Amino acid sequence: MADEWQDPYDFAVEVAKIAGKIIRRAAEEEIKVNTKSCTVDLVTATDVRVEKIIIGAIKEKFGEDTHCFIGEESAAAKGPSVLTDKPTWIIDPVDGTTNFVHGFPFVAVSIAFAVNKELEFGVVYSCFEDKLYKARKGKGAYCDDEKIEVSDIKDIHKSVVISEFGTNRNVDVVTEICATMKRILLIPVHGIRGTGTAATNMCMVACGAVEAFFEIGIHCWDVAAGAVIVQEAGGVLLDVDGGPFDLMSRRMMSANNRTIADRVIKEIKIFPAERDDGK
Ligand SMILES: O=P(O)(O)O[C@H]1[C@H](O)[C@@H](O)[C@H](O)[C@@H](O)[C@@H]1O
Ligand SMILES: [Mg+2]
Repeated sequence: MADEWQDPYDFAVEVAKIAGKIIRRAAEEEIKVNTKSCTVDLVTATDVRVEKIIIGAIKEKFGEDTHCFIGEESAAAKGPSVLTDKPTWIIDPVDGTTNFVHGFPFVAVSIAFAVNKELEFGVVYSCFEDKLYKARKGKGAYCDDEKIEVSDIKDIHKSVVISEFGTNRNVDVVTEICATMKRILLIPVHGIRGTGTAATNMCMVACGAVEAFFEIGIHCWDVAAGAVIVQEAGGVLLDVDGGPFDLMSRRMMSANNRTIADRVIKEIKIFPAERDDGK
């Protein structure tokens, strides 16, 4: 049987690189910043423009009506992001918008593709580093065409863990996040890091630079592409309570193996986050 999704996969790689080039160029010009859910949840004209370009290119290539889209910048206008069985592109045009605004050089284009509610592939282009991460279900994960694998560390004391503070400034939430970070530091782990983009953080797990990355409050477009990349690199993808990963839950734990994941999970205090699909 012909490989039905190879063409969309190749196209996603092509489009992510084009989008990254546009982002790099936009970073040299004046950046127009707006806010979304709160004063620290930033969006720029580039986020909106790049999403339109990506979706426009996919529609032109594959037809207007055959594919569905969940895109960060068009999501609010559409209401809850419901994943159906139809081929669906899940897009974060600029993951790491705060980084982009401040010139902190970790910004990624994240493009994932799901069919029958299952992720088929993910592409993450870290555009200032010029590194392209990609994975197709069952076919391994790659960075710039080189196969990548998670680290084989099982001893938590020899691990590096990534987490992020996110954009929620509710005092109780911030207190819980800080307390969780403190508990993880005191395990002790070698260190806690964060690139400011969930997509890139997941690629750091996938290529063995860190052992785990977890976050509560991320959205499906932040982690959909990274989810395929981590799993295809041999890692595990879970809910922050250790249960099965749910793309719409806004909770995600990715790790090199179950031992590391379970140890980090022990220290996570979970706080509520409204689901992406409104359920
Ligand atoms: O830059 P974004 O596309 O908005 O995604 C960010 C998110 O805003 C921030 O809250 C998270 O901590 C990051 O991990 C996301 O990638
Ligand atoms: Mg994002």
